[in-house]
Amino acid sequence: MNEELLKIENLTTSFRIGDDYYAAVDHVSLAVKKNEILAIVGESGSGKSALAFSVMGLHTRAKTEGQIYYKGQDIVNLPPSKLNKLRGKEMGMIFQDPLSALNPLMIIGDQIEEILLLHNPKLSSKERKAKAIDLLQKVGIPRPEHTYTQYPHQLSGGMRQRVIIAIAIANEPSLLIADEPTTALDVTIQLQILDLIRKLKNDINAGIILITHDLGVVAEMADRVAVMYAGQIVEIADIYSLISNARHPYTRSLLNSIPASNEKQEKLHVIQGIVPSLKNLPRKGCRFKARIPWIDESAHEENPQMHEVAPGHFVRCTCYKGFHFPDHN
Ligand SMILES: Nc1ncnc2c1ncn2[C@@H]1O[C@H](COP(=O)(O)OP(=O)(O)OP(=O)(O)O)[C@@H](O)[C@H]1O
Repeated sequence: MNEELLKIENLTTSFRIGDDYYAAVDHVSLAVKKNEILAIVGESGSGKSALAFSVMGLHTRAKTEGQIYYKGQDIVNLPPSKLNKLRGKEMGMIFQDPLSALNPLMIIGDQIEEILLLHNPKLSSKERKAKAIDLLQKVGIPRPEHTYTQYPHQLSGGMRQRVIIAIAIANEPSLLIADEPTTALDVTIQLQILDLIRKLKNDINAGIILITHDLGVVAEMADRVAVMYAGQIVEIADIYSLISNARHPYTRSLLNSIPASNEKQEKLHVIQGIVPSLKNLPRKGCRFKARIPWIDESAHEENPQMHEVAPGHFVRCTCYKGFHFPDHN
C-alpha cells in the first residue's frame, strides 16, 4: 500500500526573464506514495503550478533540473514520445480552469474517447463509447448519455470540472495531479468534487498531488502536506502534525487564517505581505525573513536547511524556534 510512486529530488524549474533564468521551483524534494493525497499549499506565486507542470513535463520553455523518479524511472529527460505515453495513461492532471482545458469544438464524448484511444488502440468504437459513458457516470454526471453529445460551453462549471476529472482518470492513472481543482466552483460543487477526488484515491489506489491555496481543503483531504513559499518547501509533515503542531511562521500564519482553527490558536495573527515576484525573490538566506522583520536576524540560518522536528516532519530555517507573532511576545 505504501509503495513510493513519485520521488522528486532537488527539482529546480527556471523561467527565462530577459537575459537570465529565474527559479520558480528551487531545489524541491518530496515523495508521493500510492493511495496517498499529498497537498501542496501556498499563496499565489509560490511555485505550485510550476512544480506540477514539471512533473507532467508540460513546460515548453522552462529549464528543468534535478530528478523526478516515477516508479523508479527518472522522467526529467524522457523523450517527448515516451513522456506522452506516460501522460494520460500513468499520470493524469486535473487543471485549474476546465474551460481552457477542453476543446470547445469537440463533443464531450469524443474528447474522452480520444484519450481512451490513445492508450487502448484496440478498443472497438462501441467499447470506447460505453467506457466514456461509464466514466461520465462515475464522476457523478446525472445524464451521461446526454452529456456525451454536448459541447463544453453547454455545461456548467461543475459539470465541466467533472468531465476534466473523467478525462484525467480515463486510463486509471497511478498518479493524479489536481491543480486547484475547485477554485472556479461554488461551495456546494466544491465539496462534491473534493469528495469525488477522495473516492478516486481508494477506487483506483492512486497517489494524488492536490494543489491548493486553501488550508481548509487541505485539512479535509490530505494525508500529508507540503507548504511552499517562494519556490521552496518550508514545511512538510503528515496532516495531523501540521495542523496540531505547525512550526514554520508561514504555516502558522496560514493556519491562523482558517476561522475554525482559530479557537484553539493565537487569535488571527496573519502575517502581512505577498510572495515576491520571481525576479525579486531573495536567493540567499531565509526567503521569509522580510515578512517577519520583528524576528532577530540571528534567528535565521545563512543557508536555511530542512530540520526534522518530529519523525517525518521537516521545517526550513531555524527561525521557527521561538517564533512569535508581533503582538504576542
Ligand atoms: N511561463 C512563465 N514565465 C515566467 N514566469 C513564470 C511563468 N510561469 C510562472 N511564472 C512565475 O513563477 C512563479 C510561480 O508561479 P506558479 O504559477 O507556479 O505559482 P502558483 O503557486 O501555482 O500560483 P497560483 O496559485 O496563482 O497558480 C510566479 O512568480 C510566476 O509569476
